[in-house]
Amino acid sequence: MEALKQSLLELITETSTNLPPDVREAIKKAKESENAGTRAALALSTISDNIQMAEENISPICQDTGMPTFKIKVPVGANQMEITRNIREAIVEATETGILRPNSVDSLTGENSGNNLGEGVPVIHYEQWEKNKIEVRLILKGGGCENKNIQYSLPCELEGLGRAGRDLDGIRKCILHSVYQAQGQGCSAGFIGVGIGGDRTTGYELAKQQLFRKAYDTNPNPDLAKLEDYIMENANKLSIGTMGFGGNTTLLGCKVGTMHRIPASFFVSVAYNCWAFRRQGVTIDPETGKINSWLYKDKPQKSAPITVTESASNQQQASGSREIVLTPPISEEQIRNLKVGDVVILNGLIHTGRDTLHKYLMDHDTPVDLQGGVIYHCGPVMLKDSGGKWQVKAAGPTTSIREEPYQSDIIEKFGIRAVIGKGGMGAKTLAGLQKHGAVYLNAIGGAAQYYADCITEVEGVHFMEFGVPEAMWHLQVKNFAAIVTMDAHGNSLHQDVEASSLEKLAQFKEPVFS
Ligand SMILES: O=C(O)C[C@H](O)C(=O)O
Ligand code: SF4
Repeated sequence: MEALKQSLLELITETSTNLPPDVREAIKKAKESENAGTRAALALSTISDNIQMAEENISPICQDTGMPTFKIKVPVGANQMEITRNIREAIVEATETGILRPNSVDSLTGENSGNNLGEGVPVIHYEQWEKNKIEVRLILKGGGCENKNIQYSLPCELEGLGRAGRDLDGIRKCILHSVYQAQGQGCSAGFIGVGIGGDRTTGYELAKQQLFRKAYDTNPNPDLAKLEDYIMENANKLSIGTMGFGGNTTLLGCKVGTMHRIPASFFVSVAYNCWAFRRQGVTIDPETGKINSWLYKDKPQKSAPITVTESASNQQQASGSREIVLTPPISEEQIRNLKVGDVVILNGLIHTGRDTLHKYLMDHDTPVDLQGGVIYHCGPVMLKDSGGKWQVKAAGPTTSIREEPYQSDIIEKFGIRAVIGKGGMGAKTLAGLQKHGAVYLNAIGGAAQYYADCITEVEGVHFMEFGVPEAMWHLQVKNFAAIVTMDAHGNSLHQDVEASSLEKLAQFKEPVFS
C-alpha cells in the first residue's frame, strides 16, 4: 500500500484540474446550442478556455475546490483507517501545492484550519464489496451550487406550478422548480442529482449519489428514464441560460434515483452541481496501492441529451454592446454612463472582499482607501513563491447574493463605485447602486484560471487572520472583463431573467405524468 498516498494525490489533482470527458462534452454541446455573439455564448467560450487553461496549468478549474467527498468501496479485510490516514495526508499536500484551496472553516469561530482538515472534513463514505480491488470516487462540489440544493416535502405548493402531489407528476414539478430557483447562482448551466424518498438525510445522500453517474448513461428504471429525458428537454425552455444571462442551455444533466420512504414522509431532494462538475474515480490495487484504472476518462458513447429551443427573446445580445475601459478610482459620472449589457474592462487596483470582510466593515474602518474603488467578491487560491511573494493560483468570483444584507451600506460608507461578483444581487443593492452611483459587474463564475491570468500583481493583503479565501487581497489587474448586469439606473438583468423564467415555468403547470 506504499503507493496509496501518491495515487490519492493524483486523484485529487485530476479532479480539481481536469474535467472528465462526459462533462466537457455536455459543455461543448451547450456552446454549440447558443447563437454566436450572445452573452451565453461568450460565457461558455470563457468557460471552455478556462477548462483548457486549468488542464494545462495543472491548477484548479474553480477556486472553490469544495467539500472533498470520497465514496470508497473496499475488499473485505481492507484497512479503512489506513486509507483514511492516506486521504488526509494527500489532502494536506494538495492544499500546500495550491491544488486545493484551504476550505475547512470552524463553524463557530470562523477559523480556517489552513489544511482542509477539520471536524467532518473531508467526507469519506466506505462500503464493502466482494471484489479484490479498492474503488475511490471523489467529488469536489463548491459552495455556490451546494447552497442551491433544495429539498421538497410533498405535497406542496410551488410558485408558478401550483400543487405538487405525492406522485410522479408532483416529482416532475419539484425538479423543474429546483432548476428555476437556482437561477444562475449555482454557476449554471448545471447538473442535478435527484433523490426520491428516504428521510431528509438519506434523500440528500441519494441525490448526491446520482452525481456519480455518467452524464450520458440511461436510467435502468424506465419511468425514471422518461422523467430524466422530460426534464432535460423542458428545463432548458426556462431560458435562464449560462450564468443566468438568458440562453438556450440551463441544464446539462439530470439523474434521478429512488428509495423507499415511510408513509408520512415524501421527500424530493435535489443536489445542484455547477458546470465545474469535478468528479473523478479510480480503481486501486489493494496490495500495492497503485492506480489500475480511471473511471470517468472514457469518451462518451452517446451524444449529449441536450434539446434546445430557439427563443429569440432570450438571445441576449452581447455583440454590438459597448466596451468601456475603466481604471479606479472611478468617478460617479463614469458609472452613471454605464448600462446593463455594457462590457467593462478594468485595469488597475481592485480589492477582494467576501462574507467576513463585509460583516467586519459594517462597524469598522477599511485599511485602504476605497473611494471610487472596486470590490471583487472573490476568495482566491494563493501560494507564496520561494521569494516570499504571493502568486495567484485561481481567482474567479463568488456568489454575490450572500452580501445582500451589507452591500448597499458598504457602498455608501466607503464610496465604492463597482462590485464584481456572480449571480447578481437583490432589490436592496439595486436601490443602493442607483442612490449612490455604483454598478454591479458580473464575472463568469468558475472561470478561475481565466481571471487569475488577468491579475498582474498581488500588491498586498489585509486580514490574513480571516483565512486565505476571506482575506482582503489588493490586486493589480489588466484587461479584467465583466458585464454590467445591474446599473445605476435601476435596471437588473437578473431581475428580468428571474421574472421571465417564472412566466415560462407556468407553462409546465398541467399534469404530464398522471
Ligand atoms: O467560495 C467560492 O469561491 C465560490 C463559491 O463556490 C460560490 O459559488 O459562491
Ligand atoms: S464558483 Fe461556481 S463553478 Fe465554482 S464552485 Fe462555486 S458554483 Fe461551482
